Amino acid sequence: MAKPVSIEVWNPSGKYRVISTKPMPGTRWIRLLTDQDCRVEICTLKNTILSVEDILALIGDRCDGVIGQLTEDWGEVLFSALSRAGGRAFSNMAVGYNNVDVEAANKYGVAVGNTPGVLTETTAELAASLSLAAARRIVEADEFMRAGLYDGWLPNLFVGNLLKGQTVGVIGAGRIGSAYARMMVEGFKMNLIYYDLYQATRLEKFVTAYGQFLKANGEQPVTWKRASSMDEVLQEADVISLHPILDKTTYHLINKERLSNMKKEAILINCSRGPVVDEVALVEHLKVNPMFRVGLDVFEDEPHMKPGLADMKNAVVVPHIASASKWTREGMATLAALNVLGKIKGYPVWSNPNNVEPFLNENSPPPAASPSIVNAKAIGLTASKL
Ligand SMILES: NC(=O)C1=CN([C@@H]2O[C@H](COP(=O)(O)OP(=O)(O)OC[C@H]3O[C@@H](n4cnc5c(N)ncnc54)[C@H](O)[C@@H]3O)[C@@H](O)[C@H]2O)C=CC1
Ligand SMILES: O=C(O)C(=O)CO
Repeated sequence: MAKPVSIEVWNPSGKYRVISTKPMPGTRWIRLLTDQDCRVEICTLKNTILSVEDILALIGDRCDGVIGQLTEDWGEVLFSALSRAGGRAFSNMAVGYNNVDVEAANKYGVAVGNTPGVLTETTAELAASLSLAAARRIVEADEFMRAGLYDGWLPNLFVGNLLKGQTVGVIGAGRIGSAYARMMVEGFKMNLIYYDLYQATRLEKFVTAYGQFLKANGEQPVTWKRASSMDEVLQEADVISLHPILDKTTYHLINKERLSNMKKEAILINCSRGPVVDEVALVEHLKVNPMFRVGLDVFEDEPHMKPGLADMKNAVVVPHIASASKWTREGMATLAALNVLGKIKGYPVWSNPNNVEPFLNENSPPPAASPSIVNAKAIGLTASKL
């Protein structure tokens, strides 16, 4: 078993042993735990992705709770080890929890926390940034400048796509998808088409009201449409952004056939999870359709890219940084710590995980509740009455 070589300890005499598998931004999350009698151990191993063996060694013989990362494989082995060590609390420092086997956690009565809400706008802003970068060929143009190739303005230099009046397509109009849609509709006066299993009523109302505002001011109103199939979105939209969760229903949602249904000059953005897109098919599509552009924050085999992707000029690629604003990352750490603390202290679960603001206010103590536990019902946790 690999031995963790490097641990930072806070409040060594604390009663509850809480492990964070990575250093996380800010110090509030540490303070919130140590103030409540937790001994906090932060793994400072240099390897970016911890193996199951690394984490087993961290858990050891006694552990009350773990804050983990989306890069880790939280399944039967780790949950049984945590349970043997007396722990019943785990939280991902992420909203997505496709790296967690929730059934296995249920089996051992371990609560699984996640961090919704605090990263909605930050992630949507990165999706909007990638949309613009792809539409206006910003990365290609930047490389051109740095290479000293610019020798004067030309009518045909780096001509891209105008967004105004075009159609933005959103697949998965939940928290992040809806925030992105609003940015693109309001910011660039794009029309919206979306596909989700559920109706996005608030989003529809927003676009309707904004359309009325534009009309009243003598401008072309924006419109919205809820598509009855994903293919309708792919065929009609000029910019398509993917925001569903990753599960069996969304694995390779975008494949060779679906790519071929999209417009030849469309832009595809993925800030959800890599396996939502068949990346091999995407590379082939980019090769034969030079006007098709893509903006990717996530990859099928992270941290690797499929062969050929790095050579594609029509791809903008960034290393899974969509939630990487200081406020959001500190907030994610706080929510993850409070999920673990809440379970350890026997607090109820916050009744509305979409409203996590009360936990993020630095000037007042957080509510005595776990902000978001995804398997609360399955393991019989009660909901907060607050
Ligand atoms: N790149 C990054 O750094 C980040 C990525 N994410 C990813 O974004 C995902 C979404 O996050 P939220 O918006 O907060 O979650 P959410 O639960 O509010 O939204 C997900 C939406 O996807 C829809 N959906 C589920 N299955 C679908 C299907 N088969 N077809 C169409 N729609 C489907 C759901 O109905 C829901 O409206 C996370 O699960 C995570 O994987 C989240 C934050 C940052
Ligand atoms: O929260 C998530 O799901 C991420 O991907 C990282 O912010």
